[in-house]
Amino acid sequence: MKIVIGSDHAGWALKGAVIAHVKALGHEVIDVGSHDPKPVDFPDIAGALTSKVLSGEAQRGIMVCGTGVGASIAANKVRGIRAAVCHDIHSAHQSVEHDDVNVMCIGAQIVGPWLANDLVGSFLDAKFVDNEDHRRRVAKLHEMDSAFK
Ligand SMILES: O=C(CO)[C@H](O)[C@H](O)[C@H](O)COP(=O)(O)O
Repeated sequence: MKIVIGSDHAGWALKGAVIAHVKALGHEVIDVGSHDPKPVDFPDIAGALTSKVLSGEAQRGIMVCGTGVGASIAANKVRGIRAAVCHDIHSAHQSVEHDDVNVMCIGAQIVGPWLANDLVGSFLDAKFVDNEDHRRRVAKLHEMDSAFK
């Protein structure tokens, strides 16, 4: 897959490790920055990252900020994006299998590079389980995108 990866300054160092791991897993990477540790606002990076997912240029996104929280709030403002903070392995794959999550957010102040890489591996290995319940719930998320935005 092609994976778009971004971070703010708080996630910049961990982003480097995540990019190396994603490439080692055989995926292509689009790096939307930040490209240095200078302060940058996470909504700006989330905007660049989610546009690559929505355009189809990337199949999934991974964003790293301090906690993962700001990144997920910002990404979820974008219609068509289903973002989740995942700091445990079960959420990292179940969020894709059940909720068709297309952007995973990680907090560099919460997890270290080893756990981050395991989370990323679980997220990228996971596939949406296309059954009636999951389809109906994801369809309702799409309806909420239109109803509330
Ligand atoms: O964690 C974050 C948002 O949930 C972001 O990384 C913030 O920018 C984080 O709070 C960093 O804060 P800073 O004081 O600007 O470094």
